[in-house]
Order: sequence, then structure tokens, then C-alpha cells
Amino acid sequence: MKKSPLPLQSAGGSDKKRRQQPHGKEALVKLLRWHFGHAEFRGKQLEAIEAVLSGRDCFCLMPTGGGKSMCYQIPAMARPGIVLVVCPLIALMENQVTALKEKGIAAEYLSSTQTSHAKNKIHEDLDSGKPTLRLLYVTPELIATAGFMSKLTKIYSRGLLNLVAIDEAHCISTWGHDFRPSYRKLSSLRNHFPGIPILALTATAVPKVQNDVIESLGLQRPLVLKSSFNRPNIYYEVRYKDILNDVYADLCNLLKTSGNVCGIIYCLERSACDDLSAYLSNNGISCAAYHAGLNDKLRSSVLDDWISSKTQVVVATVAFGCRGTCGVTELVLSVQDDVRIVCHYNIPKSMESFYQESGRAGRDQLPSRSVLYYGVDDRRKMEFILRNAKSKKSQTSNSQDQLSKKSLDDFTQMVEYCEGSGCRRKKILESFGEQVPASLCNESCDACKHPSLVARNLEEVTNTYATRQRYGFSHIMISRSENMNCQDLSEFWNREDEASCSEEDVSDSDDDNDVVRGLGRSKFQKKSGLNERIDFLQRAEENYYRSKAPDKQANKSDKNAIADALRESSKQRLCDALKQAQQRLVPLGVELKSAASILENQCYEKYGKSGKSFYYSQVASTVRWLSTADSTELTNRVGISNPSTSADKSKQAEQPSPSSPDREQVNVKDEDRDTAIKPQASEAGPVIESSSAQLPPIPSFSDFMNRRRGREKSNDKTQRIAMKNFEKKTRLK
Ligand SMILES: Nc1ncnc2c1ncn2[C@@H]1O[C@H](COP(=O)(O)OP(=O)(O)OP(=O)(O)O)[C@@H](O)[C@H]1O
Ligand SMILES: [Mg+2]
Repeated sequence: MKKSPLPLQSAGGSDKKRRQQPHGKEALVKLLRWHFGHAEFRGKQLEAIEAVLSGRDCFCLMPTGGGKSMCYQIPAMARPGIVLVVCPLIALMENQVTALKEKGIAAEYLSSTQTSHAKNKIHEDLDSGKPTLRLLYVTPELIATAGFMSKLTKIYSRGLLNLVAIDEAHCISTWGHDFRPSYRKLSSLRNHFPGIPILALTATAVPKVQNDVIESLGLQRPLVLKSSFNRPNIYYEVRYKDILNDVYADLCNLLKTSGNVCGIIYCLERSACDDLSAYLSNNGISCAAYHAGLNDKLRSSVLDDWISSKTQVVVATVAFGCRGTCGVTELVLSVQDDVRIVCHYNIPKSMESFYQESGRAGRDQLPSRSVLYYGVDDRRKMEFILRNAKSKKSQTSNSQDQLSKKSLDDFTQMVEYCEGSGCRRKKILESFGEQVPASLCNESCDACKHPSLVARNLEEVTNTYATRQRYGFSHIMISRSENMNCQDLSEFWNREDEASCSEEDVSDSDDDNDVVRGLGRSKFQKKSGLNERIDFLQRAEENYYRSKAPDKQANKSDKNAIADALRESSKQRLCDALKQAQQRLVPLGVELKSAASILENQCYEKYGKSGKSFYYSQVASTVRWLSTADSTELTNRVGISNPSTSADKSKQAEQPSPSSPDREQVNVKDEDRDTAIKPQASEAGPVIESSSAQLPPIPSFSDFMNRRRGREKSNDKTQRIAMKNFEKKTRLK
């Protein structure tokens, strides 16, 4: 829609004259209504606009979706000349420029991605006596170039530079969560363009970052406007992975019950994105994975589909920063206003990150939801990443040490958000230095709305941790783990084989990749007694069968290739497991060999995606699943109709209740996901002579864990003995 300019805009004259022009509230509201269709200014928008129109520097802190853009878009409409907007991402610039153009506002952006024809047109306009442009978006890198700086200086000296707006200004601070070195170059702007107001905008600045931003940009007597960080339209909730039967199913159900709404799920690892996205798709949710592992074309089509509502949910890696083309996810995802639900599948690294990411929900101010899935294993993984990031860079550098300590302190706030029983909203706001009464929440977080349920959950989580610790089932601890060492964390990313430490499985962050590379280099071989047992048992099973695999002689240069012989032995293994299932159940009415082939094929189909270790794990998980599946589940999975289903049912009534198919499917996934990021131990091992070799029965590990919980009081001693025996047996074998 093209609009004719409002009379207010046409005022020309000297710079001084223009600055003296009255911009009363009424006139500015008119501009807001005329150009943007909004009835009134929000929060501190008007104050910010009036400040910059009067020529004053301004630091503007507004929550995500608070309407910061309006603070420089209205001044651009209020007088002729150019508003220069510095923006960290091309995608964001593109998005804003397109939206402004649709409103008939003359806006452009300059970036390396444009054709020289497009760039030339913009430069011609800038060089003309009367530029038509109102808003020019640029990257901080462009500002740093001598050529663009001299162009800007010319525009300034012709009195055509109205305002310099620096969006996402926290990127200038090394204390911020998105530090971007090129933002440092913006510090020269204040001296270069005296008299031109600079407007710094951010949503995520803790006091230290705020001061750093103001100082780094050299803002002079700025008007500091801080809005509350409160996002009253977001309902906050934490769900506890460690007490949920099935996290994937819970998440799927949550999305289904939320209706056909636009959502984002943040994961720490790419493999988790792919896996979760596949699960949700298979369960009827329209969704797609979005991470730096996709090629540009696919990534932009995923984003387009999501923005145009063709896809309901995007499962994205967490952005750890906005360097280069990596780590941009979080900001790119900010283009959508009507996101109704944001889920964190893993705990974020800081309250700032959490606030920014969860804040992608409800930018249109309508009721929305943030759900964080918290698991203690995730917490430990993140602690390890943060701690390792320190040692990676410089163990001797004080500042680096401080930075890492800060990261861990920041993370502690996040842990307290999850592990505490008090109001979530209050915790968020307090972490940004805002003291608010708990009544502010108005029951819009789970802790305020369902306090007894949250208390019960926390108690259950605590008990689960305590039990696990007692029996060495996990490394889980509820207390802060300041003194934890790397050895404690050795279960993350199996550290025995650096060659298999896949970068594909980590998030987009440069830092993360470095950390994982570091992990790959680490040799955390020592076991910490009981605490390693669960992990050991799981891997013992995998290693046993891997050592039996006849692909030892396979071409070493193609470590990931799966030899036919290996496939055959896997089929045999599955066939044996099917036989055992047949003994447990009534005759299945399926041809065992073809059923084994179907199951093996299902495992093989997924192998291409994640490598051989994934295939091993798939087969092992399927064997485990076969040890508990009932005949209906079995026939459903192998896709053969079973004439004896009703007979089975009566037999099943006498059997101990098997796990539900969903649960088992998810267990398979959980295990695979873990295994997929774990390098495997030595490839060497005896070759199976004959595919009909007798293989020992495999206990269902997850089943064992679940049953153990129920029987722990009466059975704990017996189970410990059983575990020891199993461990011994496995070693012997
Ligand atoms: N005064 C207003 N009245 C109603 N809606 C508004 C107003 N100002 C801005 N908005 C709308 O609010 C939404 C968010 O605005 P904007 O993108 O500027 O937020 P932001 O503060 O920059 O958020 P972020 O930190 O995520 O970048 C947009 O849809 C915008 O049109
Ligand atoms: Mg913005």
C-alpha cells in the first residue's frame, strides 16, 4: 500500500531548523497510525522517539517484541533525511525492509548478498541531491569499511543524516550473550558524526551490559529508558525430563493440545533437532528441523514454510552467538510475530539466552507459552560445555577465566529457575535486576498456578536423583556442582574415540564446535566406579555385538560403511530375538526371517543419516524392544497382519505389562540419540564364523530401569547383585 506523505514530513531547511521542529505527541501518533496502523505508542516508544528527535542520544531497553523498531522508524517518517540502522543480520534487515516497503516506506539495505545493480541504485540515490531513502539498513561490517564511511561522511556533511540506530546493541558488549566483534567498530560513530543522535536498542542487557553498551558507543548524556522485562502475555512452565515417562510424547502431546499454532523448539544439538523433528512429523505435527547443518537452500525453504505457516513448528538449534553465518538461528527466528509456543528441549546456557529465546513467543502480545524441559543430564552437559570453553581458549588468561566463571554463574540462575519452586516470572525479572512482587505474575507461571503440583514434581525429581545416586545409576545431582571435574562428565560424547566425535551433532555455535572438538581430544578414560555403571552396561552390550561383527576387515578408509556380512549378522540377531519373542508370546504367524529382514531394514534406512554407530545402536535397541513387545506391537511394526491377535490378548493378560509401543519407540530414539553422538570403542573383535551363532538374550535396559524404580525398596540388594553379575558376564564374554 503506497501512501502519500503526511505534511509533517515535508519540512526541509537547515539541520538546526529541522531539529527545532516541534514533534508533539499528537503529530507523532498520527504518523504511527498513518504508516503503521497502530493506535497508540507502547511503553517507552514515545519517549525514545522524542529524545532522538530532539537530538539526544538514547539507550533504549525494551523487552523482546516490545516495539523497538518503531523508535527509529517513526523518526525516519518525522523528517526528511536518512536514518541509518545497524543490524546484525541480513535476514533481519531483509525482513524489516520488505515490511517497510509494503507500507510504502522508502527503505533499503546494503549487504554483500545484493547484486551490484541493486547496490548501485542505492548509491545513486544516496549521492543525489535529494535522496528518497528514509531508512538505510547496514551491517556493522560495512560501517567499518573506509568506502562506506566516506559516503556516510558526505551524507552527514550535507545535513542528511538524521539518526544512527544500533539494533541489538548488546552485541557490542563482551559481557553480553551475543558479543560480535564487528560491533566494536561502531564506537567511532559518536566522534565521526557529532550532533547526530545515536539510539542504542536492546532487549537483553543486564546492568553490566547496559553500562558497557553506553560506554562502548560513547553515548553522550544519553536518555536511558528501561522498560520492565516482564512479558505478561507469556505463561512460563518447566517440565522435568527425569520424571516424565516419555519426553518426546509429552512434547508432541503439548503441541497437539496447543492447537495448530506456530511454535519453535530449541535443541542444543543438530542431531536432536533432526531426531525430534522426525518423531513429531511421524506423529502428525507439521514440523521441520532448522540448523546450520542444512544447506542454505533448504534452510531458507524451511524458514519460508514456517513463516508462511506451511510448517507449524520449527525445531532449531540454539544460537550461541551471532558470528558470521553461524549462530544466527535465534535472531532469524525473531521475524515471526505470532509464535504461540516456544519449547526448550534442553536447558539454555543463561537467563539472557532463555529470555531472548522464549521471548520469541507472543511478540504480538497475545497469550503465549514457554515450556522448558529440564533434565539433570542436560544441566551437566551444559556445565561441561561452559567449563570446557574456558580451558579451550586460555587457561592462563585471567579475563578468559573470569568470562567462564561468569558463564557458570549465569547458568546457575538458569538452573535455579528450573530447580526452584518459586514464581518463574519473578526469577526471570530478578535475574535482570528487577525486584517485583510475586503478585505481578497473576498465576501466569506453573509455580504460581499449580504450586502443589510443582512442589510434588520437584520432590519426585529430588527422590529420583537421590535414588540414582545411591545406586550409582547416574551422575545426577540436584546440588550445584562447582567442584565437578571433567571425569564426572565423561558420559557425554563418548570420549574414547576422537575420530567419531561428530561436529554434526553440536549446535551452530563456533564455540560449541570448539568445545566438542576439545572433547574429542580429551581422553577421559577413567571410570568413576558406580557412577559409570549405567553407561558401562549400555555400552557393554553395544560393544559385545560390535566385537562380534564380521566387518572387521572392512575397508578402514570407509569406517562408516556397513558390510553385507554385518547386515546378515544383524538379521540373524534380530531373528533370534524374534524367536525368543515367539516363545514368550503365542505363535506370531509371521515368517521370522522376513520379519527380521524388515526390522533390520528399518535400522539400515536410518544409518545413512548418522553413521555406523547409529546402525549398531538401532539394532541393539530393536533387540531390546523385542524382549518386551507384545504381539500386536510386533505385527504392527513388521507390518504383517497377525491372525492370532485376539488369542494373544488373553495370553498377554497373564504377562507382566509390557511397555507401550510409543514408550519403547522413544526409548529407542533416546538411546540412539545418545549413541549417535558417542564415538564407539575399538572396531577390532572376533569375526562371527556363522550367521547362526547363538547369541545371548539381551535384557531391556530401559525396562530394567523402570521396573527397578517400582521395586527398589524390596529389591535393591538383589538388583545390585544382578547388575554386578551382568557386568561380570559381559566382561567375560
Ligand atoms: N505501538 C505499537 N502498537 C501495536 N503494535 C506495535 C507497536 N509498536 C510495535 N508494534 C508491533 O510489535 C511487534 C514487535 O515489534 P518489533 O519487531 O519492533 O519488536 P522488537 O522490540 O524489535 O523485538 P525484538 O527484540 O524481538 O527484536 C511488531 O509486530 C510491531 O508491528
Ligand atoms: Mg527488534
